Amino acid sequence: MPLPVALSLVDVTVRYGARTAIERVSLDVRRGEIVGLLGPNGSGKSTTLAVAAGVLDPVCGTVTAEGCSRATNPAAFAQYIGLVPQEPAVYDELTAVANLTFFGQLYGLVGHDLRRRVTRALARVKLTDRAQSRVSTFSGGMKQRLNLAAALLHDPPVLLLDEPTASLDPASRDALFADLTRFRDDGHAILLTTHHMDEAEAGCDRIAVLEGGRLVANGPPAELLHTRRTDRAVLYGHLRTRPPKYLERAIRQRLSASAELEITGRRLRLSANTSEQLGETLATLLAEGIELESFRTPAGALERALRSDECGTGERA
Ligand SMILES: Nc1ncnc2c1ncn2[C@@H]1O[C@H](COP(=O)(O)OP(=O)(O)OP(=O)(O)O)[C@@H](O)[C@H]1O
Repeated sequence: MPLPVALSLVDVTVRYGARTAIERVSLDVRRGEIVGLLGPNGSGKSTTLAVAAGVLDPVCGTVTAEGCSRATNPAAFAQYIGLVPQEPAVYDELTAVANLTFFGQLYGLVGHDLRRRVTRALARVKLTDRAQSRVSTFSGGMKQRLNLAAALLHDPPVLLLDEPTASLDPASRDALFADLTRFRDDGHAILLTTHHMDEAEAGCDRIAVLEGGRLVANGPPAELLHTRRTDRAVLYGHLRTRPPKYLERAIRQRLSASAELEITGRRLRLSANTSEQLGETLATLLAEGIELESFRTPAGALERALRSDECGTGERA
């Protein structure tokens, strides 16, 4: 029997002024489930996460957590949600314990209860032995895990993570997914955004795909594989430094129509219709001075299946 729905978005539309960022998005996340929200730059992933977290108000539609409406009872709703922002919000000059104590106080926790929760949250992300270390001595992966611990302090059933792997190396990414899998098995409902289909295919129970602010697919990876087929050439890279926005825009303008470039933090995803076009696209990037620390081509079948020019015309959510 499926576990209960912990987070529910029904017909949610969000606008920034005149611009519609997401339109009539409906999405449930159950306890014991990791859902990956995928889509190209600007498709509405962060907006969906922000409205699910109660950080943004929808112009229409409803958002509920554990049956509690964000619109009618925002304080109770907030108790059910743990949000992990993309950039670690932790303070370098403080120890891990001091950081979590600070965030716990912001949630209104005090005394013995606060100390107990801090200890438990550190244990849950496997940072107990670094409790008294300054965060400035932590790796990127450890900072991300501490960020996660901060979101777990009030023990929310729903965890929302915005591009949690954007700045992580492969080993830290695997460690993070191992943490998330344990939390899922403990009964949390997890919604995360990612650009990386092979990561979603390996680590998520269900994948929801956004395009142009609309949900165009929603299902288990194997099911999406069945309904969507394509053979685009794809490459993932790790950038030495993130290029400035103006350079990113200039490069996009120089790419061929079939090529897609997505940059999140220091991670890059390139795709094109053929491997020759992918090679040309990569050459354009390198000629513009973009430096890659490493790159790889994904083995994931879902990557090939989902990235179709007809994406959005297959089975709808
Ligand atoms: N503060 C804002 N003001 C105006 N428009 C915005 C704002 N934030 C986002 N948008 C627009 O809303 C749309 C969805 O943006 P959003 O950041 O949710 O997409 P995304 O899929 O998370 O993109 P990325 O992968 O680049 O982070 C885009 O067209 C974006 O330009």
